[in-house]
Amino acid sequence: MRVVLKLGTSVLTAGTDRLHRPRMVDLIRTLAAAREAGHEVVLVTSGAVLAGWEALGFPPRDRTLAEKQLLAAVGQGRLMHTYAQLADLYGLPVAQVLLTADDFRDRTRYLNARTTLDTCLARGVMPVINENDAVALEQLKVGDNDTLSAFVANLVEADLLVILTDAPGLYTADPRRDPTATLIPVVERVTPEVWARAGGAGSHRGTGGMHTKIQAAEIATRAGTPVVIAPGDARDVLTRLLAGESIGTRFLAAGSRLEARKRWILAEIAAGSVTLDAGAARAVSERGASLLPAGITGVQGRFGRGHTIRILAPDGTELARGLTRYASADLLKLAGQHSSATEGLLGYTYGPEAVHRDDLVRL
Ligand SMILES: Nc1ncnc2c1ncn2[C@@H]1O[C@H](COP(=O)(O)OP(=O)(O)O)[C@@H](O)[C@H]1O
Ligand SMILES: N[C@@H](CCC(=O)OP(=O)(O)O)C(=O)O
Repeated sequence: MRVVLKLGTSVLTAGTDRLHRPRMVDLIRTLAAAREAGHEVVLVTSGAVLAGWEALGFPPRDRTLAEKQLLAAVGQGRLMHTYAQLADLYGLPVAQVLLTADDFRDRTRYLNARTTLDTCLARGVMPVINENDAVALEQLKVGDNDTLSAFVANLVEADLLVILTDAPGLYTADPRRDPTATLIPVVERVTPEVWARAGGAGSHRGTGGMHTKIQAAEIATRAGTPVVIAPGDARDVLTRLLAGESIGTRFLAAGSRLEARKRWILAEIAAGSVTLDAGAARAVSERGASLLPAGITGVQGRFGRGHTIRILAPDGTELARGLTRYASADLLKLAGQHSSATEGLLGYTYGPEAVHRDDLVRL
């Protein structure tokens, strides 16, 4: 399984004012065990602002933007250093990746970030992601790491998103305020009633409380990734969840990831088109096969890698839509050529397909 794990400030501090090393060791042990069991883990971590506050000797809390950016800039390096040191104990290499909203909006940056994360995972390196708080513009930020973790889950097409926090899961009401509140073990769909369960802003160190966690659950489950909100202090929580144990609150995925992605492809505006020869047109329309450059006879319009394009029969009828793995300028060079020639012609390759079958919707 490919899993995204989000650790809130409340988890990393274990209720104190500092990064809580023993708690972090426990968490990294469960991460290392998950990897040993063959899972791929991407970590989304909060805690930079807190770590900066700790490093500067707990200056009076000042909520101005400049102060938060200062604390994040001081703290991010320390946070990462702590992760690297502790992960070393388990022989687990880590890589820092700082993202912000533009990395998800801009298609080229999106694909680049995805390539980086895929490469890390392929090489057994665990990406440790946070928002780039020190430089990201406040208005253009994702703003909270729950939402960031849902965006990351979509980016890497995770099989599961786990959000660990200081509550045992989603309760019928904020358990801090209502002692009669009870745990909701399964949420089938994020409805207005579910939203109504979320109390206020959460713990004094955390950013969004339950509200942003429900928002994250909605984003990820819509794209086909189930989400679990679970307590960060439960022993071996990740390995137990991955073994199928039910802990905390599970939000079920709305349909499969593939269906969600195909819906999304159809909703995009096509940036251009390619025309196929008769053989490729048959393979695509009858078998839903991947489109190889060899079957392309013409490229219309200008588009980038990852854009939605229309796939046309020799007579111009539209057969399918799909996400292209190559920009139009590249496809002009590759059209009619065998896939083995790609690297020679371009100097790089994103794989043998122009449009992979998973990225293709037949009309
Ligand atoms: N319905 C609810 N169920 C559980 N927790 C809730 C609920 N509504 C509000 N909360 C609060 O949300 C807090 C977790 O959010 P937050 O403090 O932002 O943590 P984190 O740092 O992990 O993101 C809990 O401590 C809890 O008080
Ligand atoms: N990016 C910020 C954390 C933002 C955030 O969402 O915090 P939290 O609610 O503790 O997950 C930081 O590293 O301090």
